[in-house]
Amino acid sequence: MEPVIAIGLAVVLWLAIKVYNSGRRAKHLPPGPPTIPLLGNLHIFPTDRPFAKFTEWARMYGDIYSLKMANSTAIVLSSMSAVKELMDARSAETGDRPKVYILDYVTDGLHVGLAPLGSHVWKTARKAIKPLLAPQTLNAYRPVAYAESSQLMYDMLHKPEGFYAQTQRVTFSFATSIVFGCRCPWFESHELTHFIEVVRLWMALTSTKVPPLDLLPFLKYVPERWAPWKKLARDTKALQHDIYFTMLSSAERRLAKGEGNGSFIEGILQNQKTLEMNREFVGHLGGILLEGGSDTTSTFLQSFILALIAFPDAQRKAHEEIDRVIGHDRSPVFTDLADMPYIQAVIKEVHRFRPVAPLAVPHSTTVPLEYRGYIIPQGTTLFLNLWGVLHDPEVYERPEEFWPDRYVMSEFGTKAGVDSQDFRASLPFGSGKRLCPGMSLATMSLSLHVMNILWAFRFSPAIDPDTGLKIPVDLEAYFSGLSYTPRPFRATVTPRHPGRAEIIDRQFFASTDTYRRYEEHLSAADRESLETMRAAGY
Ligand code: HEM
Repeated sequence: MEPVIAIGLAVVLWLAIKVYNSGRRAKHLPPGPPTIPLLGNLHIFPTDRPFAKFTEWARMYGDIYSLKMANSTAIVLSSMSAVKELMDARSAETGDRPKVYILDYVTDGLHVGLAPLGSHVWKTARKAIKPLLAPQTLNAYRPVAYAESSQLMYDMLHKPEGFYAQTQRVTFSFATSIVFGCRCPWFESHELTHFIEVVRLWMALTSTKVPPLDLLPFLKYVPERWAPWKKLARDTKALQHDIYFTMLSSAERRLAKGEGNGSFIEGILQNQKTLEMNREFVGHLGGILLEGGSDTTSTFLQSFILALIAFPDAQRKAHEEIDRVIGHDRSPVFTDLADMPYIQAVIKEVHRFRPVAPLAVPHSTTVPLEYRGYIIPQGTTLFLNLWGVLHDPEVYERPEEFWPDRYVMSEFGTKAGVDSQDFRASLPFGSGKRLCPGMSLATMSLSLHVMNILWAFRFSPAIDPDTGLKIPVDLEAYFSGLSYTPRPFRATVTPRHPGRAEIIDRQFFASTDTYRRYEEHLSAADRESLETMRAAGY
């Protein structure tokens, strides 16, 4: 036989085997939903609230099951023992990320959260972020959290109808202050409105608006007129660049003038050579910390308020505790949390009831793995089904109910008789080497906001102006992407005590010096109007 024909036949045979195997679940994989040729389970892969379907499948196929996505494989883990054994203990083998071409394009491959485990980008960024976790750094950021939380209470007191946007402002402003040294006094500021647009665009980029480029790479070469996602990606990149690099320039300007305000990025700029980071990398790192730190924490606060409205008994108990420990004469401070077990339980219960990232962020395997007799191939996507773990009726009493008492009765909120030795409080922040580096920072600022909000306000359903009837909140009205965020909702926000309102006003004005420290980047006109507003109150 001619060599050319032999090679041709071999190629055809190879292709035939590949097509035949595509979508088939190999024998050594964990079980899972029935597959169809070529696609495997791709046709039934849930795009809306995927965690709900993943949890339903976990009840059918067990705490470890597999999904076939054409040629590739995904594994879903839905128990603490599987998470501990595979994702925590064997993190060097399970801590990689699946490649997402479109997101790498948008971030120029400089995103620590997407970078391969052990890569230069990942190692350098994690090393640079490390000081953000140190207790002394957290202490240095406490005055900023205190001042921003004071504005949150002030805004809610004077414009209660804007509470949803105020949670976005406070978390964004805290993040921009400590990361770039630039705060955001208004929701309407172009930085915040652009950032909200970036979050929306990111959701679109990870939705079905973008074809599966990683499964079908030839689609990357489709001309732009037939591929609107290319413009979407370019717009996202430009908008992100505009926000992050404008703030970076202002940090550089402050440093050059010798007027640094102690922001995280200033520290990086001063150590840029040692850290081997170019300007592009520094700007992206700052941006990633805003992305990781602000939408997640505002999502948490919105779910918290939603739960208070839907479960008034929990709100009443939290109010009772805060009144007993704090009273009318002062607002809460960071150290008060240690004396309030019920409020601590409320925080844990929000993380359980509505985890910010119900599937965490997908991992992938660096090598083939053997686990419980299965063989998991290299490059398999691993989903940590947080929702499934935290809503398991075998583990939690009435898991669909917001019931903080469960965490007062047992450390991990589990039912009597459940062996909780594999549980850990950090679960909502992911696992292993990829565990969220912002966990302590987020916990610090969120605890203060939660205490302040409970101390100052009561939340109840909004009243329909036409009928005078209460509008019940919808606990399922969420945006579903990587994070699970309540859609804007209405509520009645009532100050709890006139004396507390006075303290809120005083505390807001007393924080003016802290605010000014982070307002250098504002235009002279903006600074002037802020001063006028502060003088008059707003
Ligand atoms: C309620 C607040 C937060 C929650 C629930 C949360 C949750 C998570 C989760 C689930 C992951 C993925 C972990 C994994 O892959 O196993 C993650 C990663 C990450 N988070 Fe957070 N996060 C929060 C706040 C923050 C804050 C405040 C920052 C920074 C200021 C931050 C920065 C990051 C970064 C950079 C990563 C990527 C880490 C890596 O891939 O190595 N997060 N977070």
